[in-house]
Parts: sequence; C-alpha cells; structure tokens
Amino acid sequence: MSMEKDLKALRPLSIGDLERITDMAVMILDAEGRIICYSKGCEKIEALRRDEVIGKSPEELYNPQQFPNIIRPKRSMVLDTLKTGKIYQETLDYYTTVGGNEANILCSTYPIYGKNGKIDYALCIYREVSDYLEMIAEGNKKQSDRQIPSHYQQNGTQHTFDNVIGSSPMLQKAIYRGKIVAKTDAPVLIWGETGTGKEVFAQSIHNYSAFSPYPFVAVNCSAIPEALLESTLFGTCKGSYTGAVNRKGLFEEAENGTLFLDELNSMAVGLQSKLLRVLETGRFRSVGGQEEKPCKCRIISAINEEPFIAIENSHLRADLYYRLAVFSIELPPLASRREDIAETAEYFIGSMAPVLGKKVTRLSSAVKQIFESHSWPGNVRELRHIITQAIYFAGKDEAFIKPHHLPEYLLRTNTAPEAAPPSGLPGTSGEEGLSQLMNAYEAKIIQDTLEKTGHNVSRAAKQLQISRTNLHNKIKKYNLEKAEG
Ligand SMILES: Nc1ncnc2c1ncn2[C@@H]1O[C@H](COP(=O)(O)OP(=O)(O)OP(=O)(O)O)[C@@H](O)[C@H]1O
Repeated sequence: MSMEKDLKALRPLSIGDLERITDMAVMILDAEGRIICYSKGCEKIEALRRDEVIGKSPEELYNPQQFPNIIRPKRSMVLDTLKTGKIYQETLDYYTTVGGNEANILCSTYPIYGKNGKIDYALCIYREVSDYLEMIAEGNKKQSDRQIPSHYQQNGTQHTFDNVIGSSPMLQKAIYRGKIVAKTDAPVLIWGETGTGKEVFAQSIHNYSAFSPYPFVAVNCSAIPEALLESTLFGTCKGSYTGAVNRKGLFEEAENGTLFLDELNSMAVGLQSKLLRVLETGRFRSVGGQEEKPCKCRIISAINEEPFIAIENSHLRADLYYRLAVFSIELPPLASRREDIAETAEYFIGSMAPVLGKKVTRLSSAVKQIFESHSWPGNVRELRHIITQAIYFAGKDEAFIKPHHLPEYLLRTNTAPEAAPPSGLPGTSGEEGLSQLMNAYEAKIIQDTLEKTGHNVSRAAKQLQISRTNLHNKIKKYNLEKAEG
C-alpha cells in the first residue's frame, strides 16, 4: 500500500485526541470564537476545568467586570487570529489566569481555513515557560554581574536596572521581563502613563544588552515637528531640497546600538507606515536619497496609552504595533504599587540630599500618609520633583521630610493628621482658603514652639530654623506677642 493509502486508512484525529495532550496547551475556537477544544495542558496552566470553559469565548472568561484585579493577557491573540488570520509565533505573554495561576506562556496561533476561504477555526498552542525564563534571568544576572558596563554613560545613558527602584511584584515582573528581552535583538514596546519610567527602562534594557557598547539614541516623536521628523530619523541627502546637506539620521547615529522612539503614538500615521517599511525590509532611505541603507540598530519604542486603545484611537497603526511589540512591557502607575512609594522617595532623598548639603534621610510618618492618599498623576517623575523641592525646604540638620516641606497642592488634596490645619485654630471656621489656613497653621506651629521653649525666642527661632528677626515679625503678624512673654 502507498503511504497515501496508509494515511487514508487511519481514522481522523478527534478533538478528544488533542484534549488528552498534557504537556502542551492546545485550544481551538470555532468561527464564533467559542472554545471547542481545551487540552489537559490548558487546564494545568489556567487552573480551570474543561467543563468550565467549553462553549465560552476567551473574552467572556477574562471578563474585566468579573475579574477586575487580574493581569490580563494581551488582547487575546487567538481571537485576533480568528478575526484577521494573523499568525502569532512563539509570542511571549504574561497574565494571571482566572483560575488564579500566574502564567508566562509562549504562544502560537494559526487560522484554519474552510473550503470557502473563510476562517472556520483558530488554533492556539502554548506552553508554560516560567522555569525556562527563570533560568535565562539567572544566567543573565551572572553575566551582568561579571561585566559591569564601564562604557555606560558614554553611550548616552544614565540608567541601569540597578537604579530602577521598587520591590512591588508588578515592578519586579517588569524588570524581570526587561532583563529577558534585553538578551534578544527583537524590538520592544514599553507602555505606561507619563513618568512611569519608560525611558529609564529603555536605557536599562540597552545597558543590559549586547548593544550596550554602542550608542543609545532617544527621540521624542511628539517634540519634533512632523515635517522634520522624517529627515531627523532617516537623514537627508544633498540636493533633496534647497539647502539640504548630507546629514546622518538617528537610525545611523544609533548604529549597532538602540534607537528609542519615545511617544511613538504622537508620530504622524503616514510616517508610521514608513517606519513599518523599515522594520519589514530592514532597510531605509535618507530623504532625497536613492540608495537604501541597512538598519543596524535595535528599536525600543514607548507609548503612553494602552496599545489597543492607541490603535482604536488611530494613534498607532495596528501593523506597526505587531512589528514593534515582539516584546511588550507594561509599566504600572505609581498609585497601583503604593508599597514602592516610600522606598523610591527615600532612594531619591539618599541620592540628592548629600549633594544639596542636607542631612535629611527619611520621610516622616505624616508625609508617608500624605503620599499614601495621593493619586500620583505624574507618577515617579512627580515624586522625584516633590522630593527635590522638599529637600530644598528641609532645614540643614533635619532628619525627616515633613509635611510643611511639601508643595501646597499636596497638602490641599491629601491631608494627613499632622499636615491638616489643626482644628480649633483662632480664626478658622472651615470656610477659609488655602493661604488663610496655611497662615493659621504657621501661627499654630509658632505658638506651639514658643510654648515648648518656654517662650524663648532665640531657641524657638533655632528650632524653627528661621532667624530671630523673622520670628519676631511672624509673632507680630499673628498677634502672638503675649506668648512672647
Ligand atoms: N522605577 C524607578 N526608579 C527610579 N527612578 C525612576 C523610576 N521610574 C521613573 N524614575 C524617574 O522618574 C522620572 C521619569 O522617568 P522617565 O522619563 O523614564 O518616564 P517616562 O515614562 O519615560 O515619562 P514620559 O511619559 O514623560 O516620557 C525620571 O527622573 C526617572 O529617573
């Protein structure tokens, strides 16, 4: 019998056969997006039973209303395959499963076409790779411990993973992923709100990678006028327009290194298509140039909105996203990792106070409480600015950052017990504006200090770290003369 006949004699494979596979997750969706095959391997990874998922769609399973706190997979790759026919190959993803497992998976998806050319099914095959990633990370750590890059800073960077601060699991996960992707030469997309550390991460990835001896070149796509961005990226050729000279673009400046495209979602969509072409062909052409040049740098890009929202809002081309986000790293907002706030603040104090000649090292507990209730719209950048300002306001010998060292807007919106204007102050009724309250607060502090020092103006002035004359003026201003004794 011929081989073909042999094969015909076999019974067709059934879904049951696939579902018995244990060391690989095999999932199939029908044309409606419902799960019709869910192997033992899926059950193991997701901690869900087959009968809990059959007939449901992945979107239904990961319903945000029902499971608000889980880290979601990137928008379901398999659903995307079903809708668009796009094939994902060995794509890394991290998420918390509805069943409560933490999953690092390597996933491939394929469309299965019917006779009419339409997609009848989408096949998704994935496996757990946490142990494997752990191993790589360990290996990477040993390697990076050996070679502290002395060239960093000369390559245009200031940051390595060593100064990415925060022990929260969310940030540690991002660092962990960053270290793994650093060892590849694939494009990386970092996304997170403003000030969450996207550039810090991009530089850290560069310094942890084989590209680190070469330049790290950053460009903020929103800061350069659209008309100039193309020539900035790709360079110009003499004669391409009046006055044009031969000038290298950033793709060439970053040769063998990393090109960091910050705020990519602000780049004009037309230019995004040109960038896509470069990524697809690995070649680019200077403005006005004839010959194509090879693109020899790794691209890290950053956006400040959720990728699929950026795509929906037409801020980011979907095809460019898939090219750029071979690996994507999400940076959590500071408010969602509150356990990192004090640690990061004290790290900034430790690095800045000695330079500014101050002895301050810690946050007072009232300041911690204020920080705890603040919403941190500017994320770590905002924290850094607040700490810089507070160090300036702290007295030379003070050990703690206190509420009165903080900017007024923080006190206004987040009142901790020590920071709140003390109740029962003369002249306060709860109706006052900020400056009246601040005056009342200042008066109360002065009065308390005078009482504590037995109304000794010199000692009180010393304690408040203001001059005697200044204190006398304030005593007068707040009508505290009686207290002067
Ligand atoms: N995890 C961190 N540890 C220490 N410093 C950090 C961390 N994250 C951010 N920073 C600091 O916060 C500031 C802002 O970081 P960065 O510029 O990387 O943010 P970004 O997300 O790129 O902001 P933007 O969206 O405005 O471009 C920098 O001063 C940086 O040093």
